[in-house]
Amino acid sequence: MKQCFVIGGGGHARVLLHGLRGLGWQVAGYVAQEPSSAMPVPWLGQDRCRLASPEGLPGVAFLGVGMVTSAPWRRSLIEAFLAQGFDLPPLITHNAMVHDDVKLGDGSVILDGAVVVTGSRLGRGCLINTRAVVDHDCVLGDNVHVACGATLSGGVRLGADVMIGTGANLIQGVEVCAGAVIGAGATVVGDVTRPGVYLGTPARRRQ
Ligand SMILES: CC(=O)SCCNC(=O)CCNC(=O)[C@H](O)C(C)(C)COP(=O)(O)OP(=O)(O)OC[C@H]1O[C@@H](n2cnc3c(N)ncnc32)[C@H](O)[C@@H]1OP(=O)(O)O
Repeated sequence: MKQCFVIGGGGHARVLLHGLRGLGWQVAGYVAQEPSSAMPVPWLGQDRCRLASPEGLPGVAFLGVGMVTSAPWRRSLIEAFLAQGFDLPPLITHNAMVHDDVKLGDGSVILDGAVVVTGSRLGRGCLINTRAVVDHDCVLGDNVHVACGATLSGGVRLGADVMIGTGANLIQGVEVCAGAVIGAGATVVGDVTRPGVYLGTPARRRQ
């Protein structure tokens, strides 16, 4: 049986456990700052400590750390595990739909009900959450989160560390710069060229 461990011990890590079981992975446990009584698998130690002494960990890890705002630190976490020699394959859960020519970077996760459409390219550590849509020819930098039910129309481009909130919508072809946060329910109808928090319909930068 394929053995792996999960990085992270919060709600997103538990979601990942379901996805991994559905795909036949045996999860040895998780690494996180501290143990969590909600996790049904063993705590294998603190993430940074286990990076320094990785003996006994399976060679394959999945990134189970969520993000609710722009979180560049998450990118360095991925890079640290890769640099230590762990394999962080992308994860597509059983009920997600990803067209076969889509490119996914290490550590990216596509959750149940999400759809990622032909021609799209996602960087490392992207999270396409439950029922989100990334339509054709989108380009996502590293460490982008498209939260539950959000929609990227065709040809959208997102820089690194972008957060797209739950239920937000981006029309075709818009570009969002690195580090921007699009609030839940916002509608983006033009390029976002300055980092910041964007809210409403049409989305405007919060002062
Ligand atoms: C499986 C999962 O759970 S994945 C997680 C998914 N999570 C998300 O999508 C979260 C997205 N985050 C948001 O939308 C957040 O509200 C943010 C980032 C836009 C703003 O967060 P904060 O900076 O903490 O703002 P805060 O909650 O203090 O609100 C400040 C003001 O903005 C308003 N506001 C907050 N979010 C929004 C929004 N999405 N749209 C419109 N107004 C908003 C608040 O009502 C408040 O208004 P007030 O000053 O008139 O009372």
